Amino acid sequence: MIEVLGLTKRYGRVTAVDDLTFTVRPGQVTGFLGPNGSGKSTTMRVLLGLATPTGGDALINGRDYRTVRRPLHEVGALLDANHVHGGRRAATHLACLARGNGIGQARVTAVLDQVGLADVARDRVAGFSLGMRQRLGIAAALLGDPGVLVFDEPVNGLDPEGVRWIRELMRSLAAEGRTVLLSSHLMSEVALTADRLVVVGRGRLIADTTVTELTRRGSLEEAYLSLTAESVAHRAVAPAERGRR
Ligand SMILES: Nc1ncnc2c1ncn2[C@@H]1O[C@H](COP(=O)(O)OP(=O)(O)OP(=O)(O)O)[C@@H](O)[C@H]1O
Repeated sequence: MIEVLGLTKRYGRVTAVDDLTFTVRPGQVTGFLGPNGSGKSTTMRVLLGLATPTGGDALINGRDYRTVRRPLHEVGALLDANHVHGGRRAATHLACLARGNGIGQARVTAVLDQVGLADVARDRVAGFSLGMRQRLGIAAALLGDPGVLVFDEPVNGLDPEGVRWIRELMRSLAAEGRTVLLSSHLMSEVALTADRLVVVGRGRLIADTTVTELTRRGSLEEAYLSLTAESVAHRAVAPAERGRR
């Protein structure tokens, strides 16, 4: 379970997250939605101990990440697929992570198989496409067989087969009773993948609901756009409007 409790994070004068509270429960995929700059990545970074909160808490199974004894066994995360050093081979990258966390080589082989990278396990990451890097990041997240999974834009760069694979993976991880938090801007994909939705705007909670509830009257995209209309920080001028200027 993930609990975000009155979380605030400021960077100088910018309030990235503003007194945010929500819970992500096991057995479901929870979509984490919001316009660019609304504080999703910051919330995930605090949750994973990569940023210190200004106020409030972000807890994994009731604990602050920094006090979790075996982090990879508690929570797996994909935040930035380009984070891996390009000179590393995929298998070596995972083997290093595994060794540091008391995980055996058999598990490295298993997750490489699971994400479809077994054939390129000995290749250097520098030659990987974005989609392959996403798969490698997901393999790293799964390495410790954690009960909580956090994915920031996991379908970025994936081809249609990869997008479907991610969708089925998320659904199966939730069906196994895991807690899955998934941020994405692809509403059609979220509608197919998530059960619940947490929507934020300008660092604040806008909605904490189910996909079924939000799509009662139309598409998720329509519902989302109307919910977040006031929270969009960077809006382009529409072509018709531009002509009138
Ligand atoms: N390290 C940082 N230093 C200063 N400001 C930051 C930092 N990280 C995030 N911010 C600011 O905090 C706000 C929230 O950013 P964040 O990346 O969390 O949003 P997001 O919802 O993940 O956006 P996106 O959908 O574009 O990824 C933005 O105004 C951003 O510029």
